[in-house]
Amino acid sequence: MSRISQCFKKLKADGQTALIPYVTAGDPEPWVTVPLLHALVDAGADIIELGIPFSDPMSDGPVIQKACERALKNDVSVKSVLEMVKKFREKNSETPIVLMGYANPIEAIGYPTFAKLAKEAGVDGVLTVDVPPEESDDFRQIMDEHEIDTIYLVAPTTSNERMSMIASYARGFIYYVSIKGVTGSASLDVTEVNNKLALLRERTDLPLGVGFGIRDGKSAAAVAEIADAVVVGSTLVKCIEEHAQRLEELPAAVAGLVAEMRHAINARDLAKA
Ligand SMILES: O=P(O)(O)OC[C@@H](O)[C@@H](O)c1c[nH]c2ccccc12
Repeated sequence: MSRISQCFKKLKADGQTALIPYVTAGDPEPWVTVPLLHALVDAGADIIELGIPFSDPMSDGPVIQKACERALKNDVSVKSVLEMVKKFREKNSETPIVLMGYANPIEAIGYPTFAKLAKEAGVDGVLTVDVPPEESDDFRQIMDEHEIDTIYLVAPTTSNERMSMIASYARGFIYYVSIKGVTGSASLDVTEVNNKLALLRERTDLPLGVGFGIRDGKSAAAVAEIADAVVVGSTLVKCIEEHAQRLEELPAAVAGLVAEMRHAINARDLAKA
């Protein structure tokens, strides 16, 4: 069983919802990322979504676009991201890491080489934003061979047929994008999200994560009520941006936000139990 599946299994047994923070690797400085990841785990992150910086991140809003720019200025590449994961694994062999990225830099290395290096580094899952599911056979097969979970996105606009296809391809968990638009957008509508999750649940036993538009304890708790995992990105990346000139304070500041959401989610999980 993959580290991601194990993680969800344990959380389910404990009646807990997963908290998945997103940060862009190498933002604002490459050396900050590994200490930051450890701080996120200490603050209550269950899985980490680590972004591979990309020059044209079309699913991302301005906050994460700027994070990509900061990281790319430091020449952060796929290989340097994998080095960061390897370094993180020296002190943490438990917390699953999902690499989030656009296809281009991964294709440039080649899927088989990427999969091999990613597995060696200790990566557990990969989410490629712009590989359409119907064109992902090669990618998925290679990742399967290396026991890396392929995470797929489902959006409000995804048809029922496509949802069924994605459900059959997905590994680890399915990521439901709560709103149309880019990362860091307005708040989500919990009822609407819940309706879509119900349709997905008819098609899969995999855990369902929800991201886009979760920004504080309150919204995190509301999503914890209906989903198996809560994904938070732009709010944390904004905090990283604000601490770009105060790097010593950065990990604790971002971890503070994660801890606040953790508390809110835990309170909700207890109330649900
Ligand atoms: O930023 P938000 O609104 O909190 O949403 C999470 C999101 O940032 C993260 O999961 C993510 C970052 N880039 C992406 C691109 C596509 C899908 C998801 C993502």
